[in-house]
Amino acid sequence: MTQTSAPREPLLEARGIVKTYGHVRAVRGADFTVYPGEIVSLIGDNGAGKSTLVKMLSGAVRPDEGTITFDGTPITFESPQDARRYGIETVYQDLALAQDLDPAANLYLGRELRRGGILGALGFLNKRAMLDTAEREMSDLGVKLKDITAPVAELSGGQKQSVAVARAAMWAKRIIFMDEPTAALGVVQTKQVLELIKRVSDAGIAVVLISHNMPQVLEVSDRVEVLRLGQRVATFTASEATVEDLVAAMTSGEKEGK
Ligand SMILES: Nc1ncnc2c1ncn2[C@@H]1O[C@H](COP(=O)(O)OP(=O)(O)OP(=O)(O)O)[C@@H](O)[C@H]1O
Repeated sequence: MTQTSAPREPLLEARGIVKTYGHVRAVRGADFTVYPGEIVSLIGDNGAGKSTLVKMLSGAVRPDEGTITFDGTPITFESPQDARRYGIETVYQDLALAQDLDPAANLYLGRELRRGGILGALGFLNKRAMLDTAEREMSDLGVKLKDITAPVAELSGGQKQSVAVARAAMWAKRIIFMDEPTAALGVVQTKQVLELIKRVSDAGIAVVLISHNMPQVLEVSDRVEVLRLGQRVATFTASEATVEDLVAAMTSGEKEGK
């Protein structure tokens, strides 16, 4: 495989990952590499195994075979919560937002701040502190919402996506995985979410994107990794690749990147 990156140590490295569902070989010995702070896109045709691979790298699914190293140490993620302890967050396609709750409550979903003292013991939530931090977090990321206290159900698709990304950014220390973050969005909303992703990366957090939008992949990524039939078949430095290069690797399974 062609060398596409400076000689730095990977943050996360997967080798020979296998996942079989019954007779379906979803992932067949895939490799994958993430370097610190980079934006890397994972591309491949429908059914290439992208979502399954990301689920294994973020703790949602256990691989049948293969090794994952994080900061050079072999690890096994037992669950998404386990991966979170390593600073890894995931934005799934369904976003996993609580529609009845406002953005601040969603940012803290499952990790609510409770008041100290007797009120804390009684389980009262510290709503003021959550709202303040959520507002600061979203403003740092450039997420603009007219009413931060309105239920998420009332937001547009792009705003919902931004809340889901902001939540991941608030908790992620090292990597955010995003499964098709702009698939359902219009042009303006897509631009906003891509800007948000760049800000997250500027803050030193690596971002892994699954995307089918090749021009977008080249625009936003530092590197691109190509999966075909459950295996990595190429890697590219985004600034040196064309849409044609990516499509050729996805469809012909050429072993070499550019
Ligand atoms: N839970 C499951 N049970 C059975 N088969 C599965 C399961 N998850 C994935 N698969 C199969 O594994 C293969 C890879 O699926 P996966 O969703 O990882 O591909 P993908 O590259 O993300 O595809 P797409 O671009 O269409 O989302 C497919 O054949 C899919 O049907």
